Amino acid sequence: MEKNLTELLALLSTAEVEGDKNKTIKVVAYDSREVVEGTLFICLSGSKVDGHSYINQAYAAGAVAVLVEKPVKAPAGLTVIQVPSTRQAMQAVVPYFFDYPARKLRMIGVTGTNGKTTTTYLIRSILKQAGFRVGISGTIQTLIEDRILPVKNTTPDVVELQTVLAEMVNAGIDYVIMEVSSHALALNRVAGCEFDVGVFTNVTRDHLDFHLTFENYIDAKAELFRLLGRQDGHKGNKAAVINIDDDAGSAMLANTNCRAITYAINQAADIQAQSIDVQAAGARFHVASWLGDFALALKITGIFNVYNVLGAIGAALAEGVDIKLIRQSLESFSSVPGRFELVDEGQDFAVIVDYAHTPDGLENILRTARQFAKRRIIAVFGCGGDRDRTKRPVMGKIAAQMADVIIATSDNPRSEDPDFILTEIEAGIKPELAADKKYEKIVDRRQAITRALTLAGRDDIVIIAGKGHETYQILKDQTISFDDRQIARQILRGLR
Ligand SMILES: CC(=O)N[C@H]1[C@@H](OP(=O)(O)OP(=O)(O)OC[C@H]2O[C@@H](n3ccc(=O)[nH]c3=O)[C@H](O)[C@@H]2O)O[C@H](CO)[C@@H](O)[C@@H]1O[C@H](C)C(=O)N[C@@H](C)C(=O)N[C@H](CCC(=O)O)C(=O)O
Ligand SMILES: Nc1ncnc2c1ncn2[C@@H]1O[C@H](COP(=O)(O)OP(=O)(O)OP(=O)(O)O)[C@@H](O)[C@H]1O
Ligand SMILES: N[C@H](CCC[C@H](N)C(=O)O)C(=O)O
Ligand SMILES: [Mg+2]
Repeated sequence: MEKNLTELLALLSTAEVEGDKNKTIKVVAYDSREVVEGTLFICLSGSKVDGHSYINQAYAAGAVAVLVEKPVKAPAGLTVIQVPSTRQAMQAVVPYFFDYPARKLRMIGVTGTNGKTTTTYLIRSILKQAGFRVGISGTIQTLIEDRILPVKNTTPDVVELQTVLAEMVNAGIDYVIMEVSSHALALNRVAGCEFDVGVFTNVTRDHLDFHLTFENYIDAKAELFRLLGRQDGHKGNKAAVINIDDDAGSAMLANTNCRAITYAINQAADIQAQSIDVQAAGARFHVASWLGDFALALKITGIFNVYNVLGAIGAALAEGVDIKLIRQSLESFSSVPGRFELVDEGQDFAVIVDYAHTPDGLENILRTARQFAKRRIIAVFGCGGDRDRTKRPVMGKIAAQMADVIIATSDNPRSEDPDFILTEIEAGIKPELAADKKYEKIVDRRQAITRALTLAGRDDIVIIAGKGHETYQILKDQTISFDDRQIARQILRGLR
């Protein structure tokens, strides 16, 4: 992929340029560490550091032009392009640089506080069953069919995202199913994505450190539906698939001006689940849709997964997939890594690793476990550092109300003091703790898991929440290898 700088400048009507405009741009990058010969280096005024202070490094590494949003001193020979907002300019330039890959793909975006990853994997399995070549972009990894690429964020920023979409086009992918986080919508990392289908799962408390108010958070999610309704003239047949049981569903509908497909359990909708029976081995229910009714016997469980399945059905029906294929694929779908993942070493109690890291996620997982718990529920969980602090006592309270033994521990403390995070969680636990319940605070996550598995007896359920598929623990000065599933397995073997 190569472009002449003059082509890129034609997209930036307000740019002031100093230096040679006739240059070949081979790469675009906003991180000086990724600059190579022929790069257009984009300076973002970040929340931690200022990209403008890396111009000399970028030049030394081979940058030929630099996009800035304030006056800078640049080495002679470097073309300097000043615009009012580099983030906005990047959103115009980068999709063009990659020849608008999203226009050659069907793009399905899934947004919501919880259920995005699960819903994207469900949709993938249906579209694969229907014979399509499918890519995924999301929290766990990027998938180009079965090829795995690592990811940093749930939704990558414009450069990584357009790079990956261009690769998807090269690989002959038909559908890209993308998790679209609220951060990505607020920062418009999804510029150039030109979604065909948007799915809304739910909104509950999270990320208030970034969005500041719950209203802003909801409005960030609604941006997916505003984007969907924008007539870009490149594609047709757009649809918004919306969970109307969620209070914010109406805000998503109000921002939708393409075809809307609603789904629900508690009320009539275009797709509704009825007669739900939740068992440990899976949920069974009846689906009523405008295209016909059918029964489903899933291998995944919990009411929350019934919602995820309804969202996936909505996206598949919007794309014209046959109901028979939808049924076949959903009934054989067994799991998503780190979501309600069972760790079985032949012990006489259940061990479940789950990615619940929000109050709603934790409540759902504990409620689901309670539906088939024969004895106690032992919950091990924590809250991330450098993330929304307001959820800490709320999650503490939920654990104290819904589990029998609560072990609070670290979950990616990042730059914060892990003990302080636990104190904030504890503030929610203590007032709710009934006399017959046990609570312990163990900073070291391995020790916390060991304690939980040692305490567990026949027919108990141990839930290790918050990290799911993650294979690391982010500490103040280092990131260490850490996989809840592997560690639980090791400890269980040791206990035998
Ligand atoms: C708050 C937030 O979203 N921050 C994102 C933002 O970082 P930032 O603006 O703070 O950037 P910065 O670190 O100050 O750096 C500024 C600029 O200097 C550049 N730089 C920096 C160092 C250097 O040596 N050279 C250099 O050029 C950086 O590349 C950047 O362009 O832009 C970066 C590049 O795109 C992102 O990696 C970063 O995500 C950080 C890592 C993050 O933790 N984000 C989380 C909160 C997030 O986005 N989460 C959502 C939601 C998850 C969910 O679903 O629950 C997600 O989509 O993952
Ligand atoms: N529809 C849902 N409603 C509420 N909770 C859910 C739902 N689906 C899953 N969960 C819970 O939330 C956890 C995370 O699920 P999932 O990874 O699918 O969500 P996500 O939206 O992708 O999360 P993230 O924002 O971290 O990317 C699960 O492990 C489960 O405990
Ligand atoms: N995508 C979410 C994941 C949180 C997972 C939890 N393990 C944590 O690190 O807080 C975030 O970045 O806020
Ligand atoms: Mg996710």
